Amino acid sequence: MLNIILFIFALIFLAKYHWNRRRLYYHAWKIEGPFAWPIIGSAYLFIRRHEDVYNTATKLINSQPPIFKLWMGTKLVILTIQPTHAEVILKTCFNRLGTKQLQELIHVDLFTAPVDIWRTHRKIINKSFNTKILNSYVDIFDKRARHLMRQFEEKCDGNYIDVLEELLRCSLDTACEVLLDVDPNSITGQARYIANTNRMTRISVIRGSSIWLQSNFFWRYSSLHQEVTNLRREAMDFIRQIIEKKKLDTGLYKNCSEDNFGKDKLLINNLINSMEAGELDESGVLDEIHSILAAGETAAITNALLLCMMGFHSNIQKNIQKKLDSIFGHSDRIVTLEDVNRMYYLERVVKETMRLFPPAPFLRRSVDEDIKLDSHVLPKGSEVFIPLVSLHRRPDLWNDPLVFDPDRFLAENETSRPDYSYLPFGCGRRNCLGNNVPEAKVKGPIKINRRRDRLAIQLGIGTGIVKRRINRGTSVASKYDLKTKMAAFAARKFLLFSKATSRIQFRIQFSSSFSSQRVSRIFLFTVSPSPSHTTSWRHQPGRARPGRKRAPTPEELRRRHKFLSETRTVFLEPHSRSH
Ligand code: HEM
Repeated sequence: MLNIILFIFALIFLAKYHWNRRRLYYHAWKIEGPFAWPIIGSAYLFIRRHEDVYNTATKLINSQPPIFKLWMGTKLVILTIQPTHAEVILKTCFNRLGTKQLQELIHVDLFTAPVDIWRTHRKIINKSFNTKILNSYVDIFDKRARHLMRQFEEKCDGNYIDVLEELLRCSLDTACEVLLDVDPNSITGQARYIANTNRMTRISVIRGSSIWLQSNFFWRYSSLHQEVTNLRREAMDFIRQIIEKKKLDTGLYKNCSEDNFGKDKLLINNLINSMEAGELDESGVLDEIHSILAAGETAAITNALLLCMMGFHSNIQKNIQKKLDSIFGHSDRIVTLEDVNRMYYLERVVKETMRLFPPAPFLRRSVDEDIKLDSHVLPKGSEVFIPLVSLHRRPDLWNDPLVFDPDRFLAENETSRPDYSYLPFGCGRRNCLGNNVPEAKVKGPIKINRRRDRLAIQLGIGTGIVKRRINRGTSVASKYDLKTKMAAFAARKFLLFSKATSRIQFRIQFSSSFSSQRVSRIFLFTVSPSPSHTTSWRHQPGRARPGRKRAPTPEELRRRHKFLSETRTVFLEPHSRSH
């Protein structure tokens, strides 16, 4: 009898649950999408290694109409790559739900906060990101960029170095100096902070792409959760150290002059003032600083991708050199804001890099009220994703989308494209804070980065030789495409390092004449498979490669051959004009 009663209660509960969601089902029913099973929905499509989830998603997006639905368990997710839809969504939705998982990593900050908290925080922080302030940092960018060059110079010396590591460090040091007003040399622990942040990003990707870890129950009991807690504690200690230093520092406000802007606008002062005024609590301040420092990762990755693109496209590299020479001649003077504003070509190259490889793979919003889109309605309670890689490669919006062509961003070409077809920084009131520069849509982070870009480019181009040692059978470009998925994560994993997993490494090599005069500098800017995968080695398996102490073992050979056989699909390269 009890069983029957329980059964009836369960039925009533289920009926009520589904009745309350009837609008959701009704509108979802009108949107196409892959087959969904009861309870798990279409989640079965993603039961695979987390490394493969993004690839699967990309293939799925390409096989579906521009707007389609996915039932992820009981959650309705709608994906759209229609610019008109993006416009409506970004103008009307301000909540990023689903960021609860991120909150585990960074707690409540601008990125993850629900709308009410976000409004207050953004209002406070916006004050520190106006054009006048950002422009006043150009000399600091110049200084940090020169430092970056020296690091490349010292560390390379005829060998390969991991450029992203240096770029990440440069990004963090620059942010410390311009936003927190601390001399990076006076603090310790940057390398550890970067490593921790990278690991946290990676864990968020693992969690996001693992079905089991979506559940808070499984997550809390996973070893990753414990790891994240420890990483976060260490990251916060690093930031606390900076704040303590600031409080003691008699040279407070040293980077801002009264003439340019108010002292209180400097981010750290702005946050400390807001804390004293009771608008933010201490953990809010720590979280905001952490997220803004961590956001520098996207900038570093963009720079690394830019270098990679220059490695692929020597003609573009030469053009950049020419344009920079027309601004600077042979002078090594400090870069001014006027110089930065004249780097039109470089800006187009950066834009094109972010078109093909947007550092943030998708924009995400939760739908708090029904939204009407053409013939569809996005029902309240659903979540909407705008996958940027797919939007930026839509063949009907971008001719030959896989061709790297900076001239797409010439003014005359831009007018023929619909608005909202290029969104590397998002859009609307919840757009990227680094983009908060009124002059032009994408100038914020680019401006922040430009000096570094230029240096990096100088590094790449010099007057030098660009050499591509790409294994003929293995298209780096194809790997690039296949792996250009979890943007930040993938860029790092694929391009540069992570020795355990990376199959192709992106490295820079300087010739020994590096430190001689600028004109005679020869940089070997090498985009190559990691040395263990080069053709010469592959074809002489019995012999050790030059520089290797021993010949590969049969097991190593087997793995490498497997790797090579997996990486044949050519994607980007055959379309590329500049090859
Ligand atoms: C190339 C560099 C960068 C790219 C491509 C990038 C991209 C993005 C994207 C796509 C978003 C989500 C926007 C949306 O949902 O509409 C975002 C948000 C954000 N970005 Fe960036 N970003 C970059 C650099 C930076 C930098 C340097 C900072 C720090 C100053 C920063 C701080 C933020 C913050 C705080 C948010 C959350 C904004 C909010 O929700 O109010 N970003 N970024």
